[in-house]
Amino acid sequence: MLWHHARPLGKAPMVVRPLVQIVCNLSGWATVDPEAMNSSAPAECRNLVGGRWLPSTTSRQLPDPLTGEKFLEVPHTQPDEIGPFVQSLRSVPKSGLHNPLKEPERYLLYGDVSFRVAAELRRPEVERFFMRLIQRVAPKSIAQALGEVRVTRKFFENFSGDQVRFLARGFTNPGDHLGQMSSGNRWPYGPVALITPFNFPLEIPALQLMGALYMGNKALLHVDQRVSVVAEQLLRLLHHCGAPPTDVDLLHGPGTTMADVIKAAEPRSTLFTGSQRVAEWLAVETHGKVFLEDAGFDWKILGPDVRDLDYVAWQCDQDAYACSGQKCSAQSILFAHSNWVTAGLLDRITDLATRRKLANLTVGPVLSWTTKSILDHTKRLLQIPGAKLLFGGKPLSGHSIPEVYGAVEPTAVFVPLEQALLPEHFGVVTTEVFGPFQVVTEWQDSQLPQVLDACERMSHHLTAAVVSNDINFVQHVLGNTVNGTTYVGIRARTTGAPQNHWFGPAGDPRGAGIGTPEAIRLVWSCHREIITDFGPVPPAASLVQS
Ligand SMILES: NC(=O)c1ccc[n+]([C@@H]2O[C@H](COP(=O)([O-])OP(=O)(O)OC[C@H]3O[C@@H](n4cnc5c(N)ncnc54)[C@H](O)[C@@H]3O)[C@@H](O)[C@H]2O)c1
Repeated sequence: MLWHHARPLGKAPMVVRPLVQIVCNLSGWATVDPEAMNSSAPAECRNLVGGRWLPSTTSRQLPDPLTGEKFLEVPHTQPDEIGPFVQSLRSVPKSGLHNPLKEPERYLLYGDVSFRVAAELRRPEVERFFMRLIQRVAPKSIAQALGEVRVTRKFFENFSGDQVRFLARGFTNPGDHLGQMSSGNRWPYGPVALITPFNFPLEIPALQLMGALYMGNKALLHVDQRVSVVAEQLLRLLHHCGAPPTDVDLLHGPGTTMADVIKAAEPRSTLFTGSQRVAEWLAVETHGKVFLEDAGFDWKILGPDVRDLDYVAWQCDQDAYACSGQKCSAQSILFAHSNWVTAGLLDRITDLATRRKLANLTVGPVLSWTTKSILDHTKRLLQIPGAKLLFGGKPLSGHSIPEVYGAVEPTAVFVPLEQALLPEHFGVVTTEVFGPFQVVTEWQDSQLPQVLDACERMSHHLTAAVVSNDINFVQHVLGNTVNGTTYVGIRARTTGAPQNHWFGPAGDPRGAGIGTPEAIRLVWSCHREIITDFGPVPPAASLVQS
């Protein structure tokens, strides 16, 4: 049993119930059982602040996205409880917890912690624990949930040993005279905030949080409360593997409470992953001290050279509908050259998409759009002249997904290119639907400028795919577009945010990245130039006043 004696500062004493640790095969760090969370034994969460796990005065019971049964009890932290979180962030100096000239041993510590976490995540029971926990709160197929755990594990493997210290690698330049030398250093921001959405409850918090810690920051983490139980279990695993408990605070609860902490604590930098609406609000509120990974309206262009039809159709289906389309990298619009349409690509995609089933979670609940809002959007698109429903457009049947969530069949609406480009339609055609939904259009050779015009006019530039092995075509499209993560070649996809390449938007100076050493250095550290000038000094007679 793990007992929580502490209570929030300045609050009346409260009865703190014990959390039962799941000791079985998880070395005693886990406090929830993904298989047993239900209305009679809901999983319970705790905030973490100043190294202590604490409840809040009120909590919220959240429904199982598949059954509607209350299965999770999460602190519903209120604005009058933020004091300890604000104090905790404010106590961190701008020079961070470590930097190249302060406690460099901590780079090594985090290399070691990463090694241990990776080793734990390699154990089948730990891998399954996180896979099932992800599935319970953000239902996705076994392959997708397992993929998330494995990407996370490989990320920890990548930053084991000396790799954390290498992240803080600098450079030197010879100076103008003896004793002078300039050096570029990666410096932390000190107190930072990290806000992540529901769709990748383990991978996004883990990869961004570790980047923050590696570079010497102290982070306040907030994850969408519907899935934040996963991040809490990750933190418990981190502590088990040697991470100092005071390096990260965790705030469960409404996003608005996190907003209050940010206003009061003024973190030196905030990384936000989520909707465009909140991203823009944070940018103003923090006076621009943000890195953003927000909306993804992601395009795929199929070039004129048709080949490997089955593979390309399979990848289109995966990109649009895996994880029920709830990846920021999901294929939002498909520009298919007419050669592909003639070859039967759309029929093959239809065949694949209609095979998706709730039973194996190849399609499932949509957490940020309701059924009605997706079907209304579909209807709105179908009013465009020449538009037609390719497949879907119906609610899922025979399920118990609660009404607060969406449940629709994988859906595709065809919109003629010339209509999509009209100003009165362009906005609705390029609205990101965070669910199993895509727009499909067709283009002829002479219409490539219009396809590129559409890409130019989109507001966000996250992922893109140019499906072609025609190097001249590929170069032309690449040379005239900007998306931050762009896949090219006959195997090009829009989804896939692994640990082995940069993932993030381009074309926006606030754009963040995730996963690689470059992403970590960009988001979680700033440049500090140190010019050493130790002498010897020149003779006094040679000094000229200017
Ligand atoms: N670009 C990327 O890498 C990426 C990755 C995943 C998701 N997304 C985007 O996320 C969106 C889906 O998520 P959503 O709609 O649930 O996002 P959301 O913006 O509603 O929520 C994201 C997070 O912000 C918090 N939040 C809400 N209001 C806040 C406020 N006022 N201040 C501070 N935090 C606040 C939420 O609690 C949650 O943790 C999609 O647009 C998707 O494209 C982007």
